[in-house]
Amino acid sequence: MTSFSSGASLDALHSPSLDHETVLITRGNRSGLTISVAVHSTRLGSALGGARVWHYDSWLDAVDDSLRLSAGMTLKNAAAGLARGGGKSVVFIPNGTTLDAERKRLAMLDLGDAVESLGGSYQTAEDVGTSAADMAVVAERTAHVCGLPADRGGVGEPSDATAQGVFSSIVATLETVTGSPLLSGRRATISGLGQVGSRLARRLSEEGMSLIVTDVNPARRAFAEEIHASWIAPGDEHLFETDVFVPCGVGGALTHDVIAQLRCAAVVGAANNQFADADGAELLAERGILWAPDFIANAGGVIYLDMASKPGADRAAILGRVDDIGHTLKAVFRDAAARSVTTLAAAEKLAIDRLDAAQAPATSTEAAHHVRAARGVAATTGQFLQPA
Ligand SMILES: NC(=O)c1ccc[n+]([C@@H]2O[C@H](COP(=O)([O-])OP(=O)(O)OC[C@H]3O[C@@H](n4cnc5c(N)ncnc54)[C@H](O)[C@@H]3O)[C@@H](O)[C@H]2O)c1
Repeated sequence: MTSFSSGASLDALHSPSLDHETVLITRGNRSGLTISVAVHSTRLGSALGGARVWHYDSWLDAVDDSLRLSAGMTLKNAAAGLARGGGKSVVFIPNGTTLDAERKRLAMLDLGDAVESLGGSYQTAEDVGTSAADMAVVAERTAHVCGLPADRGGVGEPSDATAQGVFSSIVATLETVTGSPLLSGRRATISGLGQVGSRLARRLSEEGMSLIVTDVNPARRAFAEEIHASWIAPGDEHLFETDVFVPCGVGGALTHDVIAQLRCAAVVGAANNQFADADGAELLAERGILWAPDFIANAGGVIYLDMASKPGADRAAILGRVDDIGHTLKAVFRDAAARSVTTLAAAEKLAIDRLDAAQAPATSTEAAHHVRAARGVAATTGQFLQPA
């Protein structure tokens, strides 16, 4: 087991940042898989962020992903007003390797040990490639996990809340662009029909939007037909004229080429780390396309996990807080316009101001540098969270 703390040289690991508080890289002794648990910041509280099980070319890419994603969680949790720091864990599956159910279970036990070894500075949950059932396995080894199934006394998966927050973001963004919050008759293109994308697609369809959808998994075509959306093969979805482009797959979808070719008024999606390059936000702004910062728009899930895990959680209050994401976004859009900066810069400022307001050794300038440097770039049914 190898542990790196802030100040250790991560350059050798091709890290985008030296500013994480703790990075634990371990090879699980049951699964044999490399696991990276990155705690970017606990300035606002214990770190909260999901566990990703994903394929990469090398374990270094998986570590890089954990570093970027955990820094994004610092921004997300701060901007959402949560007393939570940023962390993330990634289980590396070598490309070409298939993880069967037994090895997945062993990997989750290994993850539980890794999380437990951090002594509560980081709490894990679901992310891409993991489910509430997986979190129940993690819970066999650590108490620092949330999002367990309801029949295990947990609060369940956060995707409903994430979809609800992205929906609220789409309404707020289109209202900013068009002056009207009405979705009926408008068009959306959704890339990625997984946990979040499918819930969102159903809801947008029910609201009368005309949808183009795609997924690298061809089996999702049946779902597209079920909600009367137009299915296209993945790869060219950004070439279609639409009101809002909605990335809901993995990160890095917004490459230079994609941004240059987009034919939409706005981009609002669930995917984390949507830009493939550091200048993505500037390029979108230059094209006059309004971008809803990912870590604001997709915060519904973490808001749900944080609030629902507390004793006496009030579902109506959680729902209200998730819906508030739309108001937060509008404030970000106003600030960006007033200061002639990108929406990314405005959203980062919102988060960094909250980090600065917390007791911390770092100065404002240092905090801004840490978060920006670490953020780097990438890599059911239609009813969402309902009041009881
Ligand atoms: N689940 C949550 O509550 C939550 C919260 C915050 C952020 N997010 C982010 O939202 C995104 C989606 O999360 P999810 O939980 O729905 O994941 P998921 O794994 O359930 O779904 C992702 C879907 O995207 C598809 N996909 C992957 N690459 C694609 C590509 N290049 N083009 C088209 N489709 C592609 C996959 O086949 C899958 O169907 C992820 O980036 C995740 O980090 C999710």
